[in-house]
Amino acid sequence: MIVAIDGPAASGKGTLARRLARHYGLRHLDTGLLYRAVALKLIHRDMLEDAEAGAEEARHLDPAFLSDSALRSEAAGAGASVVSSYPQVRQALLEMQRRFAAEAPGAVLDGRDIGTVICPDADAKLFVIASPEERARRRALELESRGEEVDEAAILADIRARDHRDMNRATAPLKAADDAVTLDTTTLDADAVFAAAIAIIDGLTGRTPAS
Ligand SMILES: Nc1ncnc2c1ncn2[C@@H]1O[C@H](COP(=O)(O)OP(=O)(O)O)[C@@H](O)[C@H]1O
Ligand SMILES: Nc1ccn([C@@H]2O[C@H](COP(=O)(O)OP(=O)(O)O)[C@@H](O)[C@H]2O)c(=O)n1
Repeated sequence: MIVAIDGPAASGKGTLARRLARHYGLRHLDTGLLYRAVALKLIHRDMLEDAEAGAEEARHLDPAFLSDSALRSEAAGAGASVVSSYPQVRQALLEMQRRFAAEAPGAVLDGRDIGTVICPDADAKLFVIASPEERARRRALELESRGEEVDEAAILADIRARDHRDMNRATAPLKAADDAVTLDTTTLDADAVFAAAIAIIDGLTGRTPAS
């Protein structure tokens, strides 16, 4: 089974995808980390504007680098939103994501274009959203819990800028696939989102819920 989870920044995709993967015994790929990794490599080389260098980095990504905590920084996220608009970078990362999805026993992938481009035949597609204010609140709490200094207004501005870039780029823009189910999590906690997602996926795939 392949489950595609897409949606804007800090909507709760990763949290949900991890829990779904555990529940269904599937592998999980946070595809945002791939773009973050490419961005960080380019930032270190002071070459964030160089699409060809980005594609080269994407082709030679070391999977071990994906667990580097530096990828979680706001700078890496903002950089990812820049390099993800380069078609060469998206192309270089496409096959790797498809291979990951195709391997047994199946996978949950979360990102921006999983249901539309990477896995258009996924068994279930969820489009996870929340208001920009709620997403900024969640991201602020997350950064605070990591001991980082937080300016929630700046986070909200970054989220809005990222939404705009992600939704308006020419290649694989952020949007719900025609057959995706939209899950608005603005007023739902993570447990409620998980329960709603299970009900949707079990319904779509004809599974009987585990007792
Ligand atoms: N439904 C929810 N309600 C409140 N906080 C949530 C919810 N889902 C996730 N979070 C928290 O919000 C932050 C962003 O979630 P995350 O899963 O990383 O989002 P994304 O992968 O979409 O960027 C994390 O700190 C996470 O613990
Ligand atoms: N499948 C994907 C995943 C991420 N991305 C880009 O990578 C950036 C960072 O993604 P992320 O999922 O790690 O970001 P958050 O939602 O966690 O903030 C996004 O803003 C997108 O521009 C993408 O274009 N396609």
